[in-house]
Amino acid sequence: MNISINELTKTFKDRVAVDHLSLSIEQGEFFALLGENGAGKTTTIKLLSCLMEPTSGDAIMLGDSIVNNPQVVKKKLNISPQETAIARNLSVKENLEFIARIYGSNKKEAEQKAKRLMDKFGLTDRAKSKGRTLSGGLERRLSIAMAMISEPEIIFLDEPTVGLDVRARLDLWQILLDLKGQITIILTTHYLEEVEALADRIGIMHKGRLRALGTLDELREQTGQVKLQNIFLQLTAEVKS
Ligand SMILES: Nc1ncnc2c1ncn2[C@@H]1O[C@H](COP(=O)(O)OP(=O)(O)OP(=O)(O)O)[C@@H](O)[C@H]1O
Repeated sequence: MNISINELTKTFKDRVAVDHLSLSIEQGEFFALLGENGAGKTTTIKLLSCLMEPTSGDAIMLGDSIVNNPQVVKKKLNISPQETAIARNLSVKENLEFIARIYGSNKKEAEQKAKRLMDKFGLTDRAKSKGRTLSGGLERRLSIAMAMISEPEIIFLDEPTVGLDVRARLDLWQILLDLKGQITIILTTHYLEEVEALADRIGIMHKGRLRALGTLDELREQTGQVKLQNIFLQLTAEVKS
């Protein structure tokens, strides 16, 4: 088992952002975490990627605890955050090489890694373009390529296609489909068609808690709904007393 989350909880003062979350994610799985604004998705990603400490509970990531061994866990994963962190005055190639050097590659290795990732992410013909000149779609592709430099076993993608036009979104989906199975991918998104196109399994959060978990077919069966939009609305509806 790849990721085992056990009663993970994060509170900010009296606000519970993640509330006793428990679930497991298998190696190589493409897992989509859904939920309304404020449901706790980004906080969950920050906890699992050791950017934030849980208030209680734990998660075992490839055998190591985020509470006891965060430094070890960090080496196994990477994140492409909502706000991409590309250097605007460096070129595509320089951004990738810079990150590779940070992770300890020598100059030659960094060049090789940058080349390989530019090929994989369709960035080769923009190698010399400065970060600030990239379209939203290319910026996002570069951000994910940068996260792949460290050869993580788990990658977190926090709303990777926000603001992208239809073609840029479809191009990114294709890249993600090509990655599928090679690495564990945890995606948060508000685009349900993205989830239908990409995800093996879906977790739906509501107010910090896990409301539902399963494949699309399992969620269909559970709710009696066909469209993911209707499944989502049903599962995140407030229970009226
Ligand atoms: N640093 C913080 N300090 C205080 N409250 C926070 C902090 N970060 C998140 N929260 C609160 O925790 C809850 C969960 O937020 P989170 O960003 O994890 O939700 P989300 O599901 O990612 O939402 P969105 O879809 O809008 O990105 C929200 O009520 C939010 O206001």
